[in-house]
Order: sequence, then structure tokens, then C-alpha cells
Amino acid sequence: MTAALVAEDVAKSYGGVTALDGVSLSVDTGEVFGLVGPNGAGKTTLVRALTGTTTTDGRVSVLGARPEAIEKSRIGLLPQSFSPAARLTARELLAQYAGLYDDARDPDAVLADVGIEGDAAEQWYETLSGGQQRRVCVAIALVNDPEVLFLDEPTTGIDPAGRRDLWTLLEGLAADGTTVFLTSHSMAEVERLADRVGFLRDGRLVTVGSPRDLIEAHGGRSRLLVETGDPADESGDEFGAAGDGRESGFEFDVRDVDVSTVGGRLVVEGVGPREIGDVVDALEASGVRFESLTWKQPDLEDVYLELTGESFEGGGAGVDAGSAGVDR
Ligand SMILES: Nc1ncnc2c1ncn2[C@@H]1O[C@H](COP(=O)(O)OP(=O)(O)OP(=O)(O)O)[C@@H](O)[C@H]1O
Repeated sequence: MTAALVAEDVAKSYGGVTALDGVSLSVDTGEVFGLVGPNGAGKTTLVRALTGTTTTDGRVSVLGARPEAIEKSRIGLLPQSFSPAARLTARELLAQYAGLYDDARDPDAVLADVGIEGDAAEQWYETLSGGQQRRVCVAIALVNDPEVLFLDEPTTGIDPAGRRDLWTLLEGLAADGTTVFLTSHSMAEVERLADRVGFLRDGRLVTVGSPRDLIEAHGGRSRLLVETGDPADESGDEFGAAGDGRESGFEFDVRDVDVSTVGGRLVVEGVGPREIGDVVDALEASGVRFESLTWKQPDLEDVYLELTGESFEGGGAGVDAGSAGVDR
């Protein structure tokens, strides 16, 4: 497969601040590449390097050419901060941007794709809600039907239903062969959309891989989160990696589980779906009273926390796909 995007040893400093410190990567034609990393890691700077909107050291190529030399109609860019004319309606804005290209898509159809229809399409941009404004900005990036689409935190401010609609739209574009380079702080978004994910930290690409491979390598084991409602569990004390749970005071007749307390929860790691009942029995046999149980498979958020050195905090809040809660 041919590479749509190539970065070789790309570096950028702002005064004494190193934003990119020798980044090399290649994105195949038709691939969705997700770039994640903490605030200030250099994601926006890399998007700007790849789109030729800032100068850098190193080499960048987009569709086989330098980004500045590429026909603008072949590229779509949604910058992180983008403010189109405030006193044009969504329709007028789309028509304006469509007019920049010889062969643009129908503005109304693009607006409909991002969920802006009816009254919202006739309102001044400045009177739309933040999420509606972001949708219009996404539409502007799509109006030229680009071969390569750069989206810098596209769904920030968009409500959950709109976010999922946008994911479906992006999946459709990717299925039709559009190359997508996406930055996001939503691990759910990246896990769902990206074929490969790059983790950027302090201007360096620390790892790249498919969500599945990264979760396998860095996500840890599936775990059962036990809300005991017991303030003693707030201590964060490790119960130790007792394979049978004995050091925690529980008689776990379940092999290869690690028990600890994190963030006020009892965390039993290494619990597969079939062992949930055994662990519940063991908890009850040990006299542990609990308010709820949540089973959580490792996901990209766990990978992120591991790779950025942030501690796992029992993360039940991040549980969506692939988890089951048992309330008592
Ligand atoms: N125009 C600029 N002038 C000076 N410093 C800058 C400029 N743009 C970025 N930086 C610095 O470069 C570093 C990388 O910034 P960048 O915006 O690329 O990070 P990011 O990963 O996109 O962050 P976020 O997740 O907060 O959007 C930061 O330390 C930032 O302060």
C-alpha cells in the first residue's frame, strides 16, 4: 500500500520549547491514524507540520509531495481552533467554502451529514451552540471531498449522540478510501475509529500500533471493580499480589488474581467473565459487603494511562463497551 503521509525526523521548537523532537511516521492511503497524548505533547504541531501550516526541520510528504505543493482540494483540515465568519449562516459558510473549489460537494448535503439541518442551517454561525459550531467546522473540512482529512480534536464540545453520528460519518469516509489523520483526547473515539494509534509524549512518538495490539501489550488484565462503600478502602493500600487473595484477608479460591484497593474501590485484577461468580462467592465468604460490581476489560484508556505514567484509578467511569455492571 502506498503511503499517503510520511514524516521523517520532524522537529520543531518554539523558542526554548521543544514541541516535536524527531517524529517519524507513515500513514497508508485509506488508513485512519489516531494521534493521542497529553496536553502540550505536540499533536497540533504535528498536524500543522503535516499540512504545511508551520515550518519544521525534517521531511514531510503528503500524497507524495511537499504539503505546500499539494492541490488544496485534495486535503481537508479541521484545525483545533477555527473561527469562520461569525455573521454568516451555516449554509452561507458552506457555500462560501464550496466556492473555493472547482468540484465541491453540495453544501446542504454536507451540512446534513454533520446533523445541521432546518433552522440551524439558517442561523448566524455566532448564534449556534458550541457543539453546532464544531459540526459546521467539520462540514467545512469535508466540503471539498478530500483524499486526506486532518481532524484536530473534531468532536470537542459535540454531544454524545452527535459524536456517535460523526463517528459513523468518518467510518463511512474511511470505508470509501479517505485517509484520516485524527487527534483526540477521547480514547473511545480513537479506539473505535483508528486502524493505528500513535502516542505522543514530550514531542516524541513513544509507540504506534493497532488499538488491539496496544491494549494487549499495555492495557493490563480484565478486572472486577468492587464498590465496598468502606472508607477503609480509601487508603490506597496494596493488598499485595496474592494469587489467592490470602494476603488481603480474603479466601480467594480463584487463581492468578491480584487484589488491591485503588481510589476507594477494591480492584480484583485478572478476572475473566467466567471467574466473576467465583470472586463474588469469595467476597461473600470473606464477609466483604459491597454496593456494586463492575467488570471492565482493558481498553485504550488503560493503555494511555500506562504509557503516560498516570496511575490507574479504578476507572469505572470510563466503562462502556464490553463491561457489565452488577448492582446489589
Ligand atoms: N505558536 C506557539 N508559540 C509558542 N509555543 C507553542 C506554539 N504552539 C505550540 N507551542 C508549544 O508547543 C508545545 C506543543 O503544543 P501543541 O499545541 O502541539 O500540543 P498538543 O499536544 O496539541 O496539546 P493539546 O492537547 O493541549 O491541544 C507546547 O509546549 C506549546 O506550548
